[in-house]
Amino acid sequence: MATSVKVSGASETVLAIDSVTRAFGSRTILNGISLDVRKGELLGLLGPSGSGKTTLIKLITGIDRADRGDIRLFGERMPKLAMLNRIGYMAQSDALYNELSAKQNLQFFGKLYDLNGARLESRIQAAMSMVDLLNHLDKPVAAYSGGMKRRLSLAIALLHEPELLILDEPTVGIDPVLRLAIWQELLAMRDKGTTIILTTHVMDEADRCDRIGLIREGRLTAVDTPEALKRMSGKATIEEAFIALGGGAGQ
Ligand SMILES: Nc1ncnc2c1ncn2[C@@H]1O[C@H](COP(=O)(O)OP(=O)(O)OP(=O)(O)O)[C@@H](O)[C@H]1O
Repeated sequence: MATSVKVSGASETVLAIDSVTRAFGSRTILNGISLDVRKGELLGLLGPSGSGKTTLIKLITGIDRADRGDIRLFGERMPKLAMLNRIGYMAQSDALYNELSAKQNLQFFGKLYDLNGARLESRIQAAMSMVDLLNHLDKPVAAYSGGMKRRLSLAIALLHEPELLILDEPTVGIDPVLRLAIWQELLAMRDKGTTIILTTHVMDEADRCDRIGLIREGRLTAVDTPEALKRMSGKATIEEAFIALGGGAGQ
C-alpha cells in the first residue's frame, strides 16, 4: 500500500510534507510521512488512538520539529514563528484562562493576532455566533461545561480568520445538533478558500472531508477521497473501509 500520495493539479499547495519522521526516545512515532494539501481543501486525519495524528499536527503547526524530512507551509520551511498569524490551531486540550470571562479570553488571543477595536469586536461576535456562545460571552470560563470550552477554543482558533485551520478533534463533547451546525460553517469556510486539516474519530465527519489520510502506527497508509477509499477497500462505509485499510484498534 502507498505510504504517500501526492496531489497533482493547478491548485496552490498550502502544505507540503516530505518524508517526515519523528521519534521519542527509541520509539518511532511518525515514519516517512509525505502529503500535500491544497488551498481550500478539507483534509481529515483518521487513525487509531496513539497512531501519531496529534504528533503530526504539532509538526505542521511548528510546535514540534521533525527529526528528518521537510515540512513547508505556504512555501516556508517549518517551524517558523512568522507562520503563526496564518494558522488557527485548536489543540486537543483547551488552553483557556479559567479565571477570565470568555470575552476576555477572546480579547487576549485577538490581541496576540493584532486584532483591535471594532474589528476585534466584530470578529468576537462572528466567531462566538458560529459556536452558539454569544449568550455566554461574559461568563467566566471556569463556569463553562467541557463542551462549551471546546466551542470557545474553536472560536479562538477562528478569530483572526486564518488561511489554514488546524483542528485536533474539534467536535469532541459537542452535541449532534451543534456539531452539524459547526460542520456547515467549516464547509462554508472551506468553500471560501480556507484550508482545513482536522483529526477525528467520528466516521460521518470523516465522510464529509474532501480527502481522508489514514494513519496507522505512524505511517500514512492511504490518502484519498472518502468515495475512493470505499471503492478501493470494496466497503460501503468509511468505518468498514478504515478497518479494511488497516485502521483497526491501536494501542
Ligand atoms: N512528547 C512525547 N514524548 C513521548 N511520547 C510521546 C510524546 N508525544 C506523543 N507521544 C507518543 O506518541 C504516540 C502517538 O501519540 P499521538 O498523540 O500523536 O497519537 P494520536 O493519534 O493523536 O492519538 P489520539 O487519537 O488518542 O489523540 C503515543 O504513543 C504517545 O504516547
